[in-house]
Amino acid sequence: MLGRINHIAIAVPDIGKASDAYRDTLGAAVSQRQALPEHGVTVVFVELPNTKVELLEPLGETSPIAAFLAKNPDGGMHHICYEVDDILVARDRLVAAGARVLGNGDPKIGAHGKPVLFLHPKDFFGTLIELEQL
Ligand SMILES: CC[C@H](C(=O)O)C(=O)SCCNC(=O)CCNC(=O)[C@H](O)C(C)(C)COP(=O)(O)OP(=O)(O)OC[C@H]1O[C@@H](n2cnc3c(N)ncnc32)[C@H](O)[C@@H]1OP(=O)(O)O
Ligand SMILES: [Co+2]
Repeated sequence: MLGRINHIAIAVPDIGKASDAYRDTLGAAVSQRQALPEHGVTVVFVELPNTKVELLEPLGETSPIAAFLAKNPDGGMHHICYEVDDILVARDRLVAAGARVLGNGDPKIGAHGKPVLFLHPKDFFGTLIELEQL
């Protein structure tokens, strides 16, 4: 079911500083920031030869990453995103296996304009998993 790793996400308190560090200190190609109010985050993508790093900063009062950053004020690894061929088939298979799909269970459109879902971190060894349809 799982395809490539589409991205590894890092929650950061200051996306400008994090972008500068990846571009200037680490010498990576860094995208412009993208506000995603429907997801409560501002994102930047670090383009790598084999995957991407997604830098996330809270956006708005109800950001889903606010509590994570309160616990990890310097930032931290937030989620891993795997690609799937068919997100609804993946969802139904996961729900049948007892996994919790976050939200109302329906995919939302993510930063790449593709349907995405999130799986509860407690069901996968303390790791928040995002699935993105190819
Ligand atoms: C889709 C746009 C973009 C893209 O790639 O296209 C993005 O990726 S947007 C990313 C931001 N959006 C989300 O993360 C949506 C899914 N996340 C959530 O719904 C919440 O973050 C949730 C429910 C995973 C956690 O919310 P919150 O921290 O407010 O709830 P709790 O404090 O009750 O946490 C429950 C429990 O889980 C632990 N936790 C929380 N976040 C993480 C994490 N990222 N990785 C691992 N564990 C996490 C938290 O510590 C609690 O554990 P406990 O032992 O009970 O304290
Ligand atoms: Co993501």
